[in-house]
Amino acid sequence: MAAAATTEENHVVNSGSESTNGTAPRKIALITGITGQDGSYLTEFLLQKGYEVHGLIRRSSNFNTQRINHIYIDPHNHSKALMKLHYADLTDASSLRRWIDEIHPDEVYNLAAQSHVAVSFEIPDFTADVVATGALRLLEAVRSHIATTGRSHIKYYQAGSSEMFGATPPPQAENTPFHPRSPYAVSKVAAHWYTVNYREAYGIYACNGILFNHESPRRGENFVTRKITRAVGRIKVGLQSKLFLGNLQASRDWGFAGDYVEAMWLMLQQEKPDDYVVATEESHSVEEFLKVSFGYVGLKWEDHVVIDKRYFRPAEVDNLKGDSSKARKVLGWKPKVGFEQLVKMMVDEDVELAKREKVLVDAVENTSFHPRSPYAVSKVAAHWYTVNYREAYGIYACNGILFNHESPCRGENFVTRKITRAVGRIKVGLQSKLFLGNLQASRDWGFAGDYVEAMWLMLQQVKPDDYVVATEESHSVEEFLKVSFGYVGLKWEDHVVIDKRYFRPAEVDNLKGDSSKARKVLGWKPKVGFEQLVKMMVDEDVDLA
Ligand SMILES: Nc1nc2c(ncn2[C@@H]2O[C@H](COP(=O)(O)OP(=O)(O)O[C@H]3O[C@H](CO)[C@@H](O)[C@H](O)[C@@H]3O)[C@@H](O)[C@H]2O)c(=O)[nH]1
Repeated sequence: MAAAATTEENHVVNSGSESTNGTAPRKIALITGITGQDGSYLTEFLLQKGYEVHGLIRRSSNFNTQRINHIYIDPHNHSKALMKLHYADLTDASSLRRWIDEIHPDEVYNLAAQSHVAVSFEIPDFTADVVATGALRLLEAVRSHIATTGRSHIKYYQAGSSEMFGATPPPQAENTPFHPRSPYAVSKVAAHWYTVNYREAYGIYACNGILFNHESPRRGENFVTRKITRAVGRIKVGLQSKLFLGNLQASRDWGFAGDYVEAMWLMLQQEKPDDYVVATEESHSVEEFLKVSFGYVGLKWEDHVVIDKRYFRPAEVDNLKGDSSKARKVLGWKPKVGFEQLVKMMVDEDVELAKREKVLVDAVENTSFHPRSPYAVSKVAAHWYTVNYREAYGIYACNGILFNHESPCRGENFVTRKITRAVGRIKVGLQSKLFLGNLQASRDWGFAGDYVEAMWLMLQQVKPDDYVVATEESHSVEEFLKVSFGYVGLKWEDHVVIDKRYFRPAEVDNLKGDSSKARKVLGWKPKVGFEQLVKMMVDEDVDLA
């Protein structure tokens, strides 16, 4: 697997334009939104053209560099690492100015956005701050950089959107009036005019690319095309049966994102800055997309699609179809991938992805049982009764295969609580010895409070199923002793006495769950880690003691 792209210790080399062959200096591009679909294709495109590419990325608690991990090379490898990442944010003007001053880009591509139209109705202020004011902040950073350095050759690309045309009927060209229909689209109109204004007011080389919808296998999964092709793949391999969608009559001019990034670059290679519509000039409804994608793998979309009002928008854009004759004429650009080819490319990738998911799910489900106590044998029986009633009577019945889950409410004769109760009592002088059995047994210990959420989630799914719930970490009883005694400044070896009575006739040596199915399907994950759990229990038991 590719190493996760990171900006740690990623110091920018500002001499920048070192040439490859000692002749032309390397051009430097700066991209906001580099981790998105367009950012990843544009980076590949520019690297191929010999650019050094700098990307601004947002700090996020989740990894957000999946689309560019395959291009990432450790910055310590100076000659090969031509893509560099830096933390910044369109809502933080100082970070934008700082990186422009440090990187000295020749071209700046503003692709970052809160780009989901429906979501913009739910977070309108944030959308305006990032999409509209964010573009203004970046333009202002470019303007003041030029004013202080005199680097007036710097070029700026603004990612505009066909959503700006909104309610205006097709075909839509550069001179078609805007009638935006969402906070997202209104913000894009503002960004468009800021760009024109900075071009006219300060003579900055600034272009608006008015791109119609552009899709790919890298499209986010909550945009309608990818939502559909992901579902087609999962339905095909039996991982899903229903797909919930909103308005199927909306029509869009859908092209391939890989084609569209070339148009962005071409705009910045012209003599004069200008604005361009980029589109395939064909429009298809969501229903047509469904027909082609389901039909391609031999399925009927009508058997799977359920209309859900939640996905309808407060104000819809009914029909978008671009007139890109100016881009075709002036830039010499045209799309290479047609509608059917695009749909098939996305379905092919998503069927493969679903097959890989299936292997994972099967591996988890197929771990065979080998119970080692009457209790465990009885649990196996209960498991199969549940499966049997589900299969025989169609009852919505689920098995939660929960790994050990502990808390301050745990019974005092389970090993974790037995230990933390003893730690508390030893600490305050009420006890001196703790008698235990096998210290080498390892368990996957989570927090019970987290696990009950998984139980509930299982019953909220479309179909009943069985799920492993686990932290995916295993620790021995001895490790539990170390952490719990150590936490209050005690040495466990001074207190623990091994007592043969606590050994079991047949031991389960090691349990460590693979809960990837629950994480993927239920969206569940544990919140409390091992050390945090131990400390929580010890804290309570010291107080109790
Ligand atoms: N997302 C989504 N859309 C649905 C669904 N069901 C129907 N649709 C309809 O499918 C159409 C396309 O929706 P999206 O794929 O979310 O894209 P978009 O709203 O057209 O916006 C995209 O294209 C713009 C360019 O015109 C971009 O500017 C924007 O950022 C985004 O990429 C809309 O009319 C929407 O109502 C659904 O379940 N989810």
